Amino acid sequence: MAQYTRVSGSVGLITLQSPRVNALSAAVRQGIVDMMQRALSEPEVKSVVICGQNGIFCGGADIKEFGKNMSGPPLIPMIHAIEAASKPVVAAIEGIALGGGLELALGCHYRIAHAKARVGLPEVTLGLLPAAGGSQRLPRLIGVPAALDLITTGRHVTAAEALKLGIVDQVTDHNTVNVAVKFAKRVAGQSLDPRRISTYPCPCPSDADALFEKAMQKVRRAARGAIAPVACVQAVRAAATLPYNQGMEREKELMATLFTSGQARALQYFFFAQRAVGKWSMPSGARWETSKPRPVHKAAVIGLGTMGRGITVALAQAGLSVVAVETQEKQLMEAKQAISGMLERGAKRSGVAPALDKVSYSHNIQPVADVDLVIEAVFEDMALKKKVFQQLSAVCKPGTFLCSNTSGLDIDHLACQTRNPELVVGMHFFAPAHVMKLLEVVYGPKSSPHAVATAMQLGKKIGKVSVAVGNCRGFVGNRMLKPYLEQALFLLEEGATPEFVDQVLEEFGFAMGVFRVSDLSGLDVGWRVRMADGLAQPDPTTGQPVRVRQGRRYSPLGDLLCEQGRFGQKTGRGWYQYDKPGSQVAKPDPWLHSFLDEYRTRHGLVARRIDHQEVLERCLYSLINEGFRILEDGIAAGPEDIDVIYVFGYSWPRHRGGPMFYAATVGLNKVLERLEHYHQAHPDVPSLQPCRLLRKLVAGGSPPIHKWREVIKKVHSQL
Ligand SMILES: CC(C)(COP(=O)(O)OP(=O)(O)OC[C@H]1O[C@@H](n2cnc3c(N)ncnc32)[C@H](O)[C@@H]1OP(=O)(O)O)[C@@H](O)C(=O)NCCC(=O)NCCSC(=O)/C=C/CCCCCCCCCCCCC(=O)O
Repeated sequence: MAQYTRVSGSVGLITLQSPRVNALSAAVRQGIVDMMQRALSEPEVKSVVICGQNGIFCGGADIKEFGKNMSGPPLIPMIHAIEAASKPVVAAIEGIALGGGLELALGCHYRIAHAKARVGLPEVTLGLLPAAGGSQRLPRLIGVPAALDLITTGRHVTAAEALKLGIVDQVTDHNTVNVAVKFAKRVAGQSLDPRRISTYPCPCPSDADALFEKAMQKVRRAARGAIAPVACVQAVRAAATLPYNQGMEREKELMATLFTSGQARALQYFFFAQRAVGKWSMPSGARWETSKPRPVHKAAVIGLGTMGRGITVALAQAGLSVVAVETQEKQLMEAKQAISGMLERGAKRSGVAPALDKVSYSHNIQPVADVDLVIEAVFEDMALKKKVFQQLSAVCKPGTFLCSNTSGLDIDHLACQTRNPELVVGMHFFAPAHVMKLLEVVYGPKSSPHAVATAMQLGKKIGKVSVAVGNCRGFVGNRMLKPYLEQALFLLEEGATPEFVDQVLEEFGFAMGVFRVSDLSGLDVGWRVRMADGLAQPDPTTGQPVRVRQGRRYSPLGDLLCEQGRFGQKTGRGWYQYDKPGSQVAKPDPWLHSFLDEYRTRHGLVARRIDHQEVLERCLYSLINEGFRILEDGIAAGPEDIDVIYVFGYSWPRHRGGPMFYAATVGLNKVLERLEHYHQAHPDVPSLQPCRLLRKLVAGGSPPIHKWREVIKKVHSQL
């Protein structure tokens, strides 16, 4: 909807009204068309201001309408009509002008923004391009290099930057609508020809070919197979090389391909998935709307290894006071230096003062007595963590939330060490903790909704995408990773090389294949866990073969590498070789190839040719199958939680929507059929056995992903 009022005698004020972000739904577009006609037909009205209700100009096209039959007036002719209007039209931008919202503003003759407003063309993040003229008008207004940057990254810019770039004409600290109305009165009657951006020539640098070639190379490298950034470059190129009308034709053509693409569907699903995870629920019925977070002003971090340092930085940068505790004096001094360095570098990047004074350091636990929340980040050792939780419970003031950064240990065991187990939750950060967006908030059987709400709220405050998950070994992310890693090792045993497996996964869109990631994070990490679990060595008393543990197939390849001191990048050798310890350039290692040959011979394995399809299916479908088990077990509330965890924590390609969305696109019946096929070939690998929920979904006709929660509910009610 759009409301029309006459203000200040001669200004027609059109207010977009569509909660929450005034998206350009059919009703809003109709409203704009009708109200513009009214403003143009009233002789007393000399100029027009367009604004949005509730301090938000416009969040762009209504994403919910995409993929449905679109009704109502189309956006492009509506914007053209505004630009062609005989009376000046001023956009009063408060809050945001994004996507179609900015394109609407670019169709206006003037743009006035509030100092706190942000503008941008984020269509690329939804698998689209700014196809309401944005790809043609923006380069004409601000030049090709700046437009390429904004359109291919989708980044939002502040009002100050928008003014500098020439996107807006004026920035104000005052009431933007009032300022725009005054401005509109002043410019009434002035010639509008110089204000119609579509008539501008596109300022094109002399080396345009080289510029576009470079831009194309850059987006292809970063896109990992995403098609929208490439189309964005092509559209801007059209603006630079074609007359406006032909450029618009090209924009439409490129958009037609993107609009119906699987990638656009995946990215739009992911947009809503990110919002869905904030609306968390627990199996007890506790929910985000009814669980009040408690304020956290002062926090403590216990243990200042890599994770503890990153967490301290993330908290301090968000303005919290932090007590950073490390009992080893030498470690404490090193950590202090490292944390200060990270804070200084971060502050330099964002142009603010470093939050050094927010952090106080201690080598004992006493100063945490008055904090509101503690995050324990000591070594991944249950006995040690239990001791820390006992101490914290004795020292902290009543009501302090006690959180663990464990990546997979039982939260309930820790909660049991404390006087108030309801105040204990997991806060599983991902390395580097001040950079990575994901936070798994893990509730145990005793965690209170307030504790979950507080951890979720704190996650939001420090800029994380927080997902509430249940308590089980590895939680969601690491639990699903286990079968994926396991399949990768089995593929090596059967004849693949690390390079081939990684190549297939990287072509799929992962930033790094499984073996390159293992080398980066350190092979010894998993080795220690397997040793603690008694898996790294076969049990001599059972007489089981070396490649079997607890009755299941097991690959000791990772353990054998660790026994040789090959821990990955840090030792210069792992699944790959590196020029020197710490180097990041992975090279195939002839030693490893011979080692694999000898290993296969020793175990009577005959290497066979493994193709692309088998690598993808075995690695991904086993991971997806575990995802279905997690849903079945109620550890994640819905597929969106898993997808958000995988995109933000494990570099799953966003344009594929996440593993559960990917399964839906491939077709659940196909995933089931291939798992059955592989399980038949490998009956000693339980992770390939299709789980009950997957079978149930397929039996129910493979409902669309937004209907899975209903099926899951039914499965739970039958238990
Ligand atoms: C920054 C935000 C705007 C706000 O953030 P925040 O304050 O944190 O709030 P949120 O929780 O994110 O959002 C609040 C609620 O609002 C919902 N929301 C937000 N934006 C939209 C939107 N654009 N549409 C619908 N709903 C929206 C959100 O889901 C929340 O809902 P709820 O409370 O959870 O229920 C932030 O929200 C944000 O970043 N939003 C997205 C901004 C964006 O990306 N905008 C661009 C949209 S795409 C666009 O504008 C495209 C324009 C060009 C269209 C051209 C049309 C031509 C069609 C031609 C087709 C040719 C095809 C031919 C094919 C064929 O041949 O058939």
